[in-house]
Amino acid sequence: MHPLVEIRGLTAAFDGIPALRGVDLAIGRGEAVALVGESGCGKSVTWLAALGLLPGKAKVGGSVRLDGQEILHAAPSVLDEVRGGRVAMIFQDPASSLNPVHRIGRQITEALRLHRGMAGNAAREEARRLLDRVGMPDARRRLDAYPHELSGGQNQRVMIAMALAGQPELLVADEPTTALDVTIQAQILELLAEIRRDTGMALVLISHDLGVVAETCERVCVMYAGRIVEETAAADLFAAPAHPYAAGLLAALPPIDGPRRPLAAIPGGVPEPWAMPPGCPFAPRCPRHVAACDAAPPALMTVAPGHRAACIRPIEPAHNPELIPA
Ligand SMILES: Nc1ncnc2c1ncn2[C@@H]1O[C@H](COP(=O)(O)OP(=O)(O)OP(=O)(O)O)[C@@H](O)[C@H]1O
Repeated sequence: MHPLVEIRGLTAAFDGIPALRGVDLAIGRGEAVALVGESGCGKSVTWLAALGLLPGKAKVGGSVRLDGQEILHAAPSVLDEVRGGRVAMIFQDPASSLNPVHRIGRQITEALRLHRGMAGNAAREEARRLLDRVGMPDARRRLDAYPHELSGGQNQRVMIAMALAGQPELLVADEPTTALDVTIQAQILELLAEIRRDTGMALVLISHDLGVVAETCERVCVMYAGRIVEETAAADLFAAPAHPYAAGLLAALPPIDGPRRPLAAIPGGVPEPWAMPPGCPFAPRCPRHVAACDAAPPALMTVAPGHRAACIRPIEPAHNPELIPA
């Protein structure tokens, strides 16, 4: 059986400068997968490219299959059915995705008309049900509110309700909680997890924050400089990261309990897309760097069952202090 979404060799370039350099990623039905990495590594562009949402100047290549059907560069009629329908996307700043001059109810009923052919009272009743579903207090009255009359967290709930209007098989949530304060963040993540359990939809959570990911996702894909560099079960990544970049991201997390210690940061920054080193793009920052790392960019290789890393010197579990028995 096909995975729900299968992305292969996805590339994207802006004015000849590559932003994605061959992304391979598969999402199973009902699966929750996190896409993590520092700012600018290509997390958002991966999904914008996959769904044909990049501006015309972007040059996109590779393959994106939805349930076995190629959708990259598909006809507009096919993409219209996919976007907001089978695959929905929500973004960091709901205020910029909602139309400020239309009432919330109208925006949700419009999504219902487009994707489910609903109209009139049936659409309005379904919009109310969806607002209820996303935990909007006093949903019926809120149908008549404008986005500026709601809080950031409430607007994000509206965005989720609009995404659910198309009964998506996959929801891509791009930093959905970054603009929200911590308690609201936790509520929105719990809501996404709950909806996923109820509907069986798959979830891709794009985040630069590994802490956010741990609770919500089963599998994690770590991106660096336009490629996936590590892919494994979330629990495995936290217990035994194989790629030195993933290990660095984890070391930069503040401890959950115990005394605060200075954050271990990864020295340097992501290489500029026009100045990529010839070998591994992480080599200039890598504590495990050897001369062979500069030869060619490493491919994703299996380091343990279900665990892949693009590194010629992956960290072995035995070298991971967390796994050494006391
Ligand atoms: N419309 C665009 N025109 C030119 N370059 C772009 C455009 N959109 C994205 N890029 C470039 O593509 C690269 C990847 O950007 P992307 O937004 O996917 O990063 P990200 O990992 O999602 O980071 P962030 O967390 O900051 O959103 C960056 O170098 C960015 O500058």
